[in-house]
Amino acid sequence: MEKQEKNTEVCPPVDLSGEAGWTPFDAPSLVGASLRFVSGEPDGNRYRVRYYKDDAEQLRARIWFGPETEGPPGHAHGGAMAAVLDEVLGLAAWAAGHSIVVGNLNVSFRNLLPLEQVVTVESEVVSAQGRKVMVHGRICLGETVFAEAECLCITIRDK
Ligand SMILES: CCCCC/C=C\C/C=C\C/C=C\C/C=C\CCCC(=O)SCCNC(=O)CCNC(=O)[C@H](O)C(C)(C)COP(=O)(O)OP(=O)(O)OC[C@H]1O[C@@H](n2cnc3c(N)ncnc32)[C@H](O)[C@@H]1OP(=O)(O)O
Repeated sequence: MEKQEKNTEVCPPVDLSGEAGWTPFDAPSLVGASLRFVSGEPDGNRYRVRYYKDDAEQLRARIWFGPETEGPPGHAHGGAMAAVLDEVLGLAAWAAGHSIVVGNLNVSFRNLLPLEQVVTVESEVVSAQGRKVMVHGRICLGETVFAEAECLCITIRDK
């Protein structure tokens, strides 16, 4: 069998700037530096991400799915999209003041997401009752929705 060459070239810089009315959001200062799976290589070939809050104080992310997130040829792996939704929607709950872990994440994949394209993740904290915080979100570009999710977050008990 022919051996596949691994492409080690680093992709060129991408524009992750936000929209009018968005302000940069410093995720590590809120939750520490542990969010490395999605955010850990800002110049690498996996994901590149930048966080914002919009004018309604909801968390937004601009994210680039690099070649190392590939699933179907030329497109993002579903698990790569789910990981992004796990991180962004969990972080949205933290940003709203809830100390949580994600208990349940329900993802619908709506359209194939082409690699090396900057897309937006929108989030909205829709309810908080007792220990349960529900966050909805989606990965989109304009009118096109690539994936949408409902995320049940559970506040962690004081140790
Ligand atoms: C323990 C680690 C702590 C880590 C956090 C510490 C510090 C964090 C600092 C910074 C955080 C950094 C980043 C945060 C931002 C994003 C993170 C990315 C998101 C993740 O990547 S995070 C990892 C993946 N995540 C897990 O690894 C969770 C594993 N899991 C558990 O840790 C437990 O499973 C837990 C805590 C979820 C519940 O356990 P528990 O014993 O505390 O509570 P209990 O089971 O009683 O549930 C209470 C009520 O929630 C309902 N409920 C629970 N689970 C449900 C489910 N799945 N579906 C429907 N309802 C559910 C029950 O039905 C009950 O409802 P009711 O009260 O009405 O009966």
